Amino acid sequence: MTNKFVKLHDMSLRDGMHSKRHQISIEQMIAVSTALDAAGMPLIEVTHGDGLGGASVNYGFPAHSDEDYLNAVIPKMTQAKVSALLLPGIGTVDHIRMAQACGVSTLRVATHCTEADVSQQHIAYSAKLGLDTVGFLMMAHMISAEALLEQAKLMVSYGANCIYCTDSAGFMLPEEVTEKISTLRNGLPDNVEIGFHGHHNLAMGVANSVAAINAGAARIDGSVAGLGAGAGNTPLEVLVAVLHRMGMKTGIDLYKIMDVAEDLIVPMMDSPIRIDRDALTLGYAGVYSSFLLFAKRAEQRYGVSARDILVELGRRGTVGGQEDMIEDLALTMAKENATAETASATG
Ligand SMILES: C[C@H](O)CC(=O)C(=O)O
Ligand SMILES: [Mn+2]
Repeated sequence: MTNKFVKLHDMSLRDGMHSKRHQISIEQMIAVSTALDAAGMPLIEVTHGDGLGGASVNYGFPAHSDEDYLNAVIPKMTQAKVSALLLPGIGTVDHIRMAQACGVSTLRVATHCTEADVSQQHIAYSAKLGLDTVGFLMMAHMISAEALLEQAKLMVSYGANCIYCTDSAGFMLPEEVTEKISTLRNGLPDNVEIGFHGHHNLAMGVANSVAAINAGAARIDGSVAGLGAGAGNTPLEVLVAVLHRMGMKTGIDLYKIMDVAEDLIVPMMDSPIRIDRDALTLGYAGVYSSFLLFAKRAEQRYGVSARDILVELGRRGTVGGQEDMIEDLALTMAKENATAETASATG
C-alpha cells in the first residue's frame, strides 16, 4: 500500500451546494477553487448540488447558473481539472455540450443504484466527446454487491471508464464498503477505475474511504471541512492526513488544505456541518443526505420533528428526486398528530 497514489476529488463546491442551499457566490467559488488548485487538489466538482440543470422548484434555485460558475472557475485553474455532475432527467445532453465548451474534463452521470439504464444516452454522449466519463451509482447501500455490479456493467457497456459506489445516505460501515468495492474491482475490466463517495452521517467517511482504497478504489470523493449534504462528505483534510500517515500519495499539501478548511470553508458555513440528531438519523435510517435541510424546513413549517420525518422517509424507501414528498409527508404527519391530540384530549 505504501507509495500508492490515490486520486482525491473535491466536492465542496458541488455537494457543498446542498448545505449552502445552492447559494455559493462567484467570489467564494473562485477563492475556494484557486486555493484547492494551489494545494494540489487534482479534480474539483462544480455545479448545482443536484448537478447540471438542477435549478428548479424541486431542488432549489442557485445564486448563479452552472455556466457562470464553470466559466468563473475553469480559466483560473493552473493544474486542477474540473468535473460536472449530471442526473439524467435533470440534466440533458445540451448541458453536457455546454459543460464541455466551458472546459470540463470529467462528466459524472449519476443514477439511483437500480436505474443505470437511464444513463445510456448521457454516458455514451460524454464518452463520444472524449470526456473522462464516470458512472455514479447513488444510494448504493440499498442493493447487494452483486446487483450493484450488474448496474455498473451496464454503465461500462455505455462507455463509462470509472464507476462509483456512492454512499449517499452515509449508511455504510467499512465491511459493506469492502464487499461492494471488491465486487466491483473483481467484476469489471482492469482499465475501468473504481471510486467511492462517502457521507459522514455515522462518522464513517474516513474509515469507509480507507476501506474502499484497500479494496481497490482509485478515486475518492470528499469535501474540505466536510462541506456537503447531511453531516457532510468525508472531510478531505482529515483523509489526506490519514492517507499520508499510511504512506500513500495524494499530491496534496496537507497544511494548505487544512488552511482552506479553516480560513475559507468554515467561515462560509450557514451552520456548523456536524452530526446533529437529524444528520445522525440519515445515516442510521439510510436516508438520502440532501433531504436533511428539506426535513428541517418542514419541521419549522409544520411542527413535526425532522427526525420523525426522516425515519418515515427511510421506512418508505424514498430516493433522490422525491424531494417534493417531504413537504407532503410532513403535512400528513402534522394532521395525524393533530388528530391524535384531539382524540386523547376528548378521552
Ligand atoms: C445529487 C446528489 O447530491 C449526488 C450525491 O452526491 C450523492 O448521492 O451523495
Ligand atoms: Mn453526496
